[in-house]
Amino acid sequence: MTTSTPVPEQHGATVEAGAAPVVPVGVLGARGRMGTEVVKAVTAAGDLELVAMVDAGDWLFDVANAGAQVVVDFTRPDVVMDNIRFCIDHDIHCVVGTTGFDEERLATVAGWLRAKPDVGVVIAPNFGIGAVLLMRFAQEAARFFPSTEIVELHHPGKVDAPSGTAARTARLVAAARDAAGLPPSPDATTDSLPGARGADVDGVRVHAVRLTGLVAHQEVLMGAAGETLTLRHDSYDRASFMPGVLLAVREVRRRPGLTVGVESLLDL
Ligand SMILES: NC(=O)C1=CN([C@@H]2O[C@H](COP(=O)(O)OP(=O)(O)OC[C@H]3O[C@@H](n4cnc5c(N)ncnc54)[C@H](OP(=O)(O)O)[C@@H]3O)[C@@H](O)[C@H]2O)C=CC1
Ligand SMILES: O=C(O)C1=N[C@H](C(=O)O)C[C@H](O)C1
Repeated sequence: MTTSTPVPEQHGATVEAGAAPVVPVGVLGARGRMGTEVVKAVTAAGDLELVAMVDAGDWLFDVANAGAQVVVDFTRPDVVMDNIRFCIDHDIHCVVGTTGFDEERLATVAGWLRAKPDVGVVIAPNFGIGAVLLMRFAQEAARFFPSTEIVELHHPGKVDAPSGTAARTARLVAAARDAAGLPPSPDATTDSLPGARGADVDGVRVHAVRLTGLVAHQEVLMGAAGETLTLRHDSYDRASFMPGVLLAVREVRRRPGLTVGVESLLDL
């Protein structure tokens, strides 16, 4: 039973007696496009407390000194591995939205975690619920269509291409196609300019558009004789990622080891 008597809590916050203690959270990449949004969302959440904001040039030890139990990382593919290593070494759980994770990187993180069996790391290329559902729907549909290609469209400030979401979607679709015994998507191209047919991710073509005015969008195009199926997801605002980020922040301490994607957190 909860009472209305306030009791002192760490980091200056107070909680109602009997209520779960607030979770101290640090944000890496805190001044970036996503970091700014995460700082707002954590600040607004009654069960979380923002204790550290770290950006390029700041001291990473601030998150440990501030007592963060969970760190959220939205930085850059070239620095994220060092950040995760630091957090695991300091027994801090991690929620990672930064892209650039292939199987080799994921295996490296899993290896670090073996030495810290109580620490949890969630790495998700996309925290948007609609984007996660699109990936699942594409996986389900893939076996019915001889052809699949992916188009991802983003704001021009994005440094990586193709997007982490598109790369993961392509890998999932490719695995579903393989499992169904489908041959490669038909393609007679013998003469093309470099890049015209997009990147090849496990045999699935992925095309990247960078356009002022866009935020984050993806289309999965599937074709069979006489019909096509187009699955499309649009993030018009970075607020769309916040329910997934907050869910992962709340869940990560209960999920030791490496969790890839938020599907399992959503019971998908
Ligand atoms: N999983 C998901 O749902 C989503 C993932 N993303 C991914 O998140 C990442 C960040 O995206 P976005 O916010 O748009 O990028 P931004 O460039 O806007 O933000 C990244 C921030 O991290 C800072 N930074 C660089 N190095 C460090 C470091 N060592 N420690 C702490 N901060 C550092 C950058 O500083 P500086 O600019 O000075 O380098 C910048 O302020 C990308 O990989 C993107 O693809 C984006 C949206 C959703
Ligand atoms: O950089 C972005 O903006 C985004 N990055 C992620 C990705 O690369 O998949 C997620 C989303 O597409 C927005």
